[in-house]
Amino acid sequence: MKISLLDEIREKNPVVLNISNFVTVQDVANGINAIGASPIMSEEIAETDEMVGISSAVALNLGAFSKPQVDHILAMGQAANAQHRPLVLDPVAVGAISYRKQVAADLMRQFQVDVIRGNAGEIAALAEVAWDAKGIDAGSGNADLAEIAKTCAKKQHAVVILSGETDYITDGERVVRVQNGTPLFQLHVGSGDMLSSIVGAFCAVSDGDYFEAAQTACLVFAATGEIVANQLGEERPGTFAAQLMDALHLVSVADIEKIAKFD
Ligand SMILES: Nc1ncnc2c1ncn2[C@@H]1O[C@H](COP(=O)(O)OP(=O)(O)OP(=O)(O)O)[C@@H](O)[C@H]1O
Ligand SMILES: Cc1ncsc1CCO
Ligand SMILES: [Mg+2]
Repeated sequence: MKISLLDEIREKNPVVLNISNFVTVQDVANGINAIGASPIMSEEIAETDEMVGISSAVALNLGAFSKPQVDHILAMGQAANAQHRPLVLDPVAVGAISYRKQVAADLMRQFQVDVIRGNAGEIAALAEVAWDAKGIDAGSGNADLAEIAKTCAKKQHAVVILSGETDYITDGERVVRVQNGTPLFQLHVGSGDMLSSIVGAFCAVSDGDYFEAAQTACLVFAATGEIVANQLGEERPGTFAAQLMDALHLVSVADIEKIAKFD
C-alpha cells in the first residue's frame, strides 16, 4: 500500500481518458477532477490514437454501449496497449446480461487489460463461478470472494478488484482486503464507476505497479467515503454524493492513514 500516490496524483495531475456511460459520466469526470487528476471523455473513434497519446491512463466502462461504441472501445483498448498506457475495465452488469458478458470476453481477447474492477456479480461472471447477480448490483451467492477474484485474475492475467463491503484486490496470487467504506456508496449509483476511473488515476502515477495502485485507490476511495459518513450518518445519499466530491478534493494522506483498515 502506497498512500503517498495520492500526493503524486495531485502533483502530476495525470490525464485519465474514459469511455463512460450516460448515467454516471458527470460523477466520473468530477470524481477524477476532485481527487487531483484530469478527466477527458471520448465518443468518436477517429480521435482514438490522439486521445490515448495525451493520456496517462485509460478507463473503459461497459455501463451502456451500443454496437458502434463497441468498435470504439476496442480501438481504445488496442491503442492503450500499443501506446503502453495502463488500461482499466469496468464490466458493468456482465453477471446479469449474457450479451454483455460475451462482449466483455470478446474485447478482452483482443486487448490486454491491466486492472478489472467490478462487484461480486461481475467478477464471478468473468471467473465463471456460479453467482446470482442483480442488474448493476452485486446480487447474492455463497462462493468465497477472495477465490472468485483470484480465479478471475488468473483467467484474464490482470489485477482484479472485487469491490463491496470489503474490497478484494488480487494479482492472482496475493490478496489484499480493504475494510473501509460505508453502505452509502450503494445508495449512490456510480460509486463503482467513480472508483474504476480513480483506479486509472492511481495507475497513471504508479510506475507500472498496478497491484499497488489498485489497492491504494480502493483504500483512498473507501476511506474517504467513510470519513464523510462518520460526520453525516447513513441516511442522506444525496448529501453524501456532494460531500464525497468535497472530501475527495480535501482528504490528505494523513487522514487516510488514520482510519485505514486493510490486511
Ligand atoms: N456495504 C458496503 N459497505 C462499505 N462500503 C461499500 C459497501 N458496498 C460498496 N462499498 C464501497 O463502494 C464503492 C463502490 O463499490 P461497489 O461494489 O458498490 O460498486 P458497483 O456495484 O459497481 O457500483 P455502481 O455500479 O452502482 O457504480 C467501493 O469503494 C466499495 O468499497
Ligand atoms: C444504472 C446504470 N445502467 C447502466 S450503467 C448504470 C450506472 C452504473 O454503472
Ligand atoms: Mg458498477
